[in-house]
Amino acid sequence: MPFAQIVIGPPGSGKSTYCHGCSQFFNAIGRHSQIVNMDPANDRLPYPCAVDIRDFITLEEIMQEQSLGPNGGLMYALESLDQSIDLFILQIKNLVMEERAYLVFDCPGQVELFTHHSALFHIYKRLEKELDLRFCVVNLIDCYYITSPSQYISILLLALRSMLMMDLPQVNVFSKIDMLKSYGPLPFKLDYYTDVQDLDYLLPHVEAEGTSVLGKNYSKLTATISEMVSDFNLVSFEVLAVDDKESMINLQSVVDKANGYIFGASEVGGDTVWAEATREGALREHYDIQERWIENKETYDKQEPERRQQLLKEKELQEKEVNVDEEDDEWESALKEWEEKQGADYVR
Ligand SMILES: Nc1nc2c(ncn2[C@@H]2O[C@H](COP(=O)(O)OP(=O)(O)OP(=O)(O)O)[C@@H](O)[C@H]2O)c(=O)[nH]1
Repeated sequence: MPFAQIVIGPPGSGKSTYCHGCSQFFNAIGRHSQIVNMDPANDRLPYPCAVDIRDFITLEEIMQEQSLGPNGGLMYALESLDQSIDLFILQIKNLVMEERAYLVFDCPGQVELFTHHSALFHIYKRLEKELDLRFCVVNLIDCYYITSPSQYISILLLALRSMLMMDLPQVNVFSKIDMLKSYGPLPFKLDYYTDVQDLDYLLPHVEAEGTSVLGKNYSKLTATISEMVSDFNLVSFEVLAVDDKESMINLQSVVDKANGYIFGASEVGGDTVWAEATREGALREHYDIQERWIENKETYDKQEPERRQQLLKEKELQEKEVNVDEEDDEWESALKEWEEKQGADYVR
């Protein structure tokens, strides 16, 4: 059974960097993966790409032929892919059936594609139906939006809308979390924002922001949106700094649960050790995001390798019961290799 991630998010939220990071990470843990570029405008891919939508259609051509601007051109390009969709699906089929690859789809940043435009949605639904692909949407949002209460509420609405529209398991992620501390103090702990706790506490901060000429009406609108998001009770967030192993491990274990990968795909992906550790819940221990990214960020940044050793020792003790000690060594050396590689490859 094939599995995949669909990586979405506003422009600049870190999608391509994340896809590149995924490819390196999966290599390190022994999972055979391939990346598919779904952005007809993206001609500078930082990762090796197995299937490129630009082989079927490019934004430049469409803009020229149809005299459209970049956004209209992109919508038109994805709609007109219908004509060559069979060939595109065949290429994806080869990856999942012949190569047995785990797929990562890097999508364009235009949010309307995930809130109300149906072109990409139809392509994924077809892949789901014809290839039995199990998807998880990974929705990256720049953590900068946490710093403004009104923008935070807007991105909650955006995340909720894409969850409802895509109709697939979705993991929302605050990306570039390593930058958050540098934006200044927050009125609440980081968990408040990731767990989307009682939004009523945030409303006085929205009023204090006073960014809108709409005044009281704006506050009322924000309060109504907050209430609606809370009523659905669907949105929450993980955090990610793409060159931080712990946050990558944490995120991938959440995604593996969301698309069902951990429930039986390890023999296909070739990463039995990882899947076993995720199933046991061994990888999500000791991860206090407030401490890691705000309170003691510098200490963690400096002492990361030592801390990791300590965590591994603790994990080893816990896992004596499940008897995966030998596999741990294998997993740890693969992670070390990945760590060495990422220093050279990641760009902040
Ligand atoms: N500090 C930090 N920077 C990051 C991280 N992830 C991505 N970036 C930077 O964010 C910028 C945008 O990243 P991209 O991967 O190009 O973002 P994108 O979402 O693919 O952008 P579009 O293709 O324009 O939609 C780049 O300069 C990345 O180096 C991260 O975890 N931490």
